[in-house]
Amino acid sequence: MSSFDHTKYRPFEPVAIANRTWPDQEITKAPIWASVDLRDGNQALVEPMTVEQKKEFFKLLVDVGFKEIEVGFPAASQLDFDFVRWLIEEDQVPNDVYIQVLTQARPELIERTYESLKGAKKAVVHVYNSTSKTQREQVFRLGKDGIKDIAVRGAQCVKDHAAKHPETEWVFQYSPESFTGTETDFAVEVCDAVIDVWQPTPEKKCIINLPATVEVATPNRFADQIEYFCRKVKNRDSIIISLHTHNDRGCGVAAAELGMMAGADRIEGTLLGNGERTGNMCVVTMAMNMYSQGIDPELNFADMDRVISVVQSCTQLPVHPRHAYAGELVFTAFSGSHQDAIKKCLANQTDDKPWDVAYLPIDPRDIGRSYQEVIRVNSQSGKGGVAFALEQEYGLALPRWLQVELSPIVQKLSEEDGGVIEAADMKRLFEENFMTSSAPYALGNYELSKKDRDTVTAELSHKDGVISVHGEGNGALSAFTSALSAHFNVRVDIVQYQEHALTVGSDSQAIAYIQANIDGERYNGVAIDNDIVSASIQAVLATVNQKVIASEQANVA
Ligand SMILES: CC(=O)SCCNC(=O)CCNC(=O)[C@H](O)C(C)(C)COP(=O)(O)OP(=O)(O)OC[C@H]1O[C@@H](n2cnc3c(N)ncnc32)[C@H](O)[C@@H]1OP(=O)(O)O
Ligand SMILES: CC(C)C(=O)C(=O)O
Repeated sequence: MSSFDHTKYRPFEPVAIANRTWPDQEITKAPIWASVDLRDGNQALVEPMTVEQKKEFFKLLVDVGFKEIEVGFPAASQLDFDFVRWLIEEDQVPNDVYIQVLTQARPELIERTYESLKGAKKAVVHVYNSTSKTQREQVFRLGKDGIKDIAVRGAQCVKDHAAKHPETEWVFQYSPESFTGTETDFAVEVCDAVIDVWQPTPEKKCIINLPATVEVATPNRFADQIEYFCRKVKNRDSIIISLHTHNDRGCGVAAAELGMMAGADRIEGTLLGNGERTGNMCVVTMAMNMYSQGIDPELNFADMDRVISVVQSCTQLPVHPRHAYAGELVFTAFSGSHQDAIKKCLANQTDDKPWDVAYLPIDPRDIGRSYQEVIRVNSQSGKGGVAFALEQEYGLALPRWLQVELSPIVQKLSEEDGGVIEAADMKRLFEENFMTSSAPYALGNYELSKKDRDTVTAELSHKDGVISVHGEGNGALSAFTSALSAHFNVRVDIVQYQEHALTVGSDSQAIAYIQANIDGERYNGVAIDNDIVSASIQAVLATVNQKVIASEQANVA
């Protein structure tokens, strides 16, 4: 029995704002970032973090570059209290980092909060109460004045305790919790009242944090609320407007971005988006979005794998393989046309040019990923992907005509196996099909001489013994080709030829790729040798060997 019925819901009532300006704004610099991993992230976990996990997470946040870190709700749990004490007593907080703690606007909780902060060098005391209509009416059962009174008394209490500890550099933060569900004029009224208590100045600002505690509308509506609030709130030059968005509609990052365009200075969020319900907005995504636009995000995600590893081990939550920027598969292309485009663009990309690679919004190497994982080959892949993998892994720069020949062979295997084909398997198929210069005939000693024309005399060993072949031509390859033509009584024409030095493995080796037409059919041969002439003639021999095998099989049939 489903109760699925959209008529029981009401649409969001947007704030009436005239001449909004945020749609024309651009994000041009990083916000003040504040991590709430150790508080909002932590309060949403099945198993909240242990002190040891919080320590490891805190170190990561500092290393990434956060200067404001909400470390817990010390009045709520002994564990959070102890963690704050450890940070202070063990001098774990760098001089330029503010630790932030959250408390309800209740005197006994505020008092306990200050106890936890004794001796801190710098701290943000974050006090909140809900201002939304729903909570006013159903949770607090108070009118607007009663709610404003909780905020004002909380703000006063915060200020009074701070005055007793002038050795700490205090910053006050107030959140009208459930801001998105609050009439914006009322949110302004409550925040103005708090500002009246704190009396911030441009030199000593306070933080007003506007949370989308629950995301209830499209991000443009949130941006309207922020622009409206910024226009109306008093002493705008003395407050830092902070945003704290959640992801209930899947738009936490978008809301924060549009909110910044609408005037916000500071952004709260978590690494990889852990948090209540569908999570807080993901700082990694928002920072990397800036990075991909050429803006310094002032957070460093060069070691993304460490971020993932610490977040996963502390939260016990997996990171989705398609998570923006961080997921295991986000830089991987399986489909043929994407692989082809990526391979071509990467070949053009140099360090002195702006990044311009199809399907890759950022260079995976920037966050510690390699190009190896960019292209993975399965049954959806094409020749570009196979060629890319062989070049990346083994330095084999297959000519296009050979890519065309190898691709269906790999495709067949991936269809049979049903999954990803590793580079080692592609190399095996490549060797089995084209590097066929050792059987049934293998090159032994050979002698080249040049008079009017080039001549070659070569020994070919076979399971039944050694034979000698002799030929002439314009160049060693042509002479060897005519020697084989004469001996095997076939017509051999070289259709394609390419060679290059091998850059992976031994740097003194060369590889030759040959396509030959033998009695009207095309064969592809490849050989590697220290000497390029030797590699070339072995590549021709590889094609003739394939023809010999094909003829023997035809005779048997
Ligand atoms: C959106 C957010 O994420 S806000 C942060 C939420 N995080 C947490 O709550 C995690 C930590 N909290 C806790 O462990 C507990 O809530 C504690 C220990 C802080 C307090 O516990 P309790 O004293 O049992 O109170 P409880 O949290 O149930 O709060 C309910 C009471 O506080 C009042 N209250 C709730 N929030 C606030 C607030 N921000 N300011 C003032 N009063 C508040 C409620 O109206 C209610 O009052 P009532 O008892 O008179 O009906
Ligand atoms: C305390 C506030 C900022 C909060 O966590 C929320 O509203 O989500």
